[in-house]
Amino acid sequence: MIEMRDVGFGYHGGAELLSGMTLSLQPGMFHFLTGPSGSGKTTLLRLCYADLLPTAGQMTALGHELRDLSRDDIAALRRQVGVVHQDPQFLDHLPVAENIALPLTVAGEPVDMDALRDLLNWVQLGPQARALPPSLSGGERQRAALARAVILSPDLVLADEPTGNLDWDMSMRLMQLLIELNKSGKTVLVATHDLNLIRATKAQVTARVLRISGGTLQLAGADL
Ligand SMILES: Nc1ncnc2c1ncn2[C@@H]1O[C@H](COP(=O)(O)OP(=O)(O)OP(=O)(O)O)[C@@H](O)[C@H]1O
Repeated sequence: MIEMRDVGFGYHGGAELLSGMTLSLQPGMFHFLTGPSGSGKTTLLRLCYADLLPTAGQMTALGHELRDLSRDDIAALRRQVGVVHQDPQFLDHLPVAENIALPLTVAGEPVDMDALRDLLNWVQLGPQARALPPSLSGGERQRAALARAVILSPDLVLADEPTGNLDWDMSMRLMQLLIELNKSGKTVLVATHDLNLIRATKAQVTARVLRISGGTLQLAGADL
């Protein structure tokens, strides 16, 4: 799925922020990525969807060797990876339903209206289908972002601090959706510094916890 061998990365050719990272994301598994603010969680997620390329080591994502990706490879990879950003952006003049369907429309693919309705209901946004994004609450924005991230049926779902701005109830509601996705066979990787969130999720699903510490990646102990 995602394989890293001795991967390093530094911004703008500078000193390595991340180094010597060896990682294998296991298909169908729920993973957390944790570490203090500024440790490189977002950077590592960006490597996973080839938004950044490693400056050292070897890395493959869903069978694509990141070193020699063509434009077509990048497009193919991005289709297989759904990303929920920390602060998701929408086209504010388009209703929520159209925003969620955007990956399909951009790809020139038809929108199955029944499937779109099901997806909206799954993220509990049925009543907000025609609303404009600025009217959504923080939790609703994250759930809309999740729906948009999975509309192309990716194999891997990455979420970057998806609960960072949410209260506990809203956070757990979002985590339930990620757990459901995982139980349906998707590989999930959630970056968070919230250890309570990790513990509450681990009570419901088997999850591996990866921790960035000192610029490299470690598997966290069973206490987490
Ligand atoms: N585009 C960039 N150019 C240069 N430095 C960057 C860039 N993006 C991030 N950094 C730096 O890289 C380091 C890691 O940032 P990153 O956002 O990956 O950390 P993080 O663990 O996700 O942090 P947080 O939990 O606060 O979101 C920080 O020092 C940050 O300032």
